Amino acid sequence: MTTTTDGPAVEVRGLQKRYGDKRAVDGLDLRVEHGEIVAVLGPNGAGKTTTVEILEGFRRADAGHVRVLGEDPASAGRAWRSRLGVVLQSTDDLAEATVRELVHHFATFYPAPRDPDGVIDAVGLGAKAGARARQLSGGQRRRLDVALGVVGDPQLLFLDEPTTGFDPEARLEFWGLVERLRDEGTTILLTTHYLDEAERLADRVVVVASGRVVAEGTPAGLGGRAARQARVRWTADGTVHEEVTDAPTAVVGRLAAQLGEVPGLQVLRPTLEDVYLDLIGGARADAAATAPTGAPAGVPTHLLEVTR
Ligand SMILES: Nc1ncnc2c1ncn2[C@@H]1O[C@H](COP(=O)(O)OP(=O)(O)OP(=O)(O)O)[C@@H](O)[C@H]1O
Repeated sequence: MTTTTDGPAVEVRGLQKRYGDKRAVDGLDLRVEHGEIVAVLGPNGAGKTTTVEILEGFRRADAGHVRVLGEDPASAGRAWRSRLGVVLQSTDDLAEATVRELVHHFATFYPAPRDPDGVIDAVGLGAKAGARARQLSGGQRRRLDVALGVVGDPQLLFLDEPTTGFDPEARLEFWGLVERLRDEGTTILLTTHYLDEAERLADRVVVVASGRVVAEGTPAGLGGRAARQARVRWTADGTVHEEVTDAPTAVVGRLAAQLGEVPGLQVLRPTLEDVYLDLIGGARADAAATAPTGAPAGVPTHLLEVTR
């Protein structure tokens, strides 16, 4: 069995995929190091699923260099596949089987699986182990999908919008599970529309629009987020005041010296969502070759509108 760990877990350069006239993926570059969690963000139709399906070996690229765990997914064999975990939403055919039966059955496909009962507990389905798949709620069903994706103890796990349909408590539990997998050395490529999920889990986020990467970085540093100006807001004489500043601590210190306890004090920094929407808006504007918005550099336009 090939167990190449030299080089990155995922290496993609110049990936292209068309559907008829539609360029779904248009020169995409991506690199995921071993042990990282990378979140791929992007609007509907950006090309995320197409890219992930090529990496999983389910779709053929038209052009570009693709290596996943050291091999080309288009020609890699069963040994390679057994090192991947793919969370599919395809247990419909198996709806009559119980959770326990399914997870134990999937474990037999892999050379060195995790303990199936331990996996069932880890995804929070211990109390439902005897239930049939068709009897599970949407969120419980998704946990079962995740259990089936991780029972093979994969080196690289693909999670495509894993917490869609989860209630808030289930999401928190699931995030804990993903963090434990990372701590155990699993490399994870995650696609999500939840920016709080990316912020909590990802070492790096990659923003895709119109089939190519428009930005990447740590959640804290994406799009120059860490360096963007803060807004200090407070209330005085019944009016909300606001100051945009590079040095919010100094502003707060000045206000405290003037006012003592500062009424309604808030220090607002751009959220990951602010930066993301800004990047996506920028990418759309570039694509449409429209005029710039006229916003000051580094300040998301919708934030200006809200706080004006
Ligand atoms: N099998 C297909 N045949 C034709 N066009 C397709 C096919 N699959 C995807 N597309 C098109 O390719 C583009 C990229 O789709 P893709 O599913 O990769 O995007 P996505 O980023 O995963 O979107 P979402 O966030 O909605 O899941 C879209 O315009 C989509 O309509």
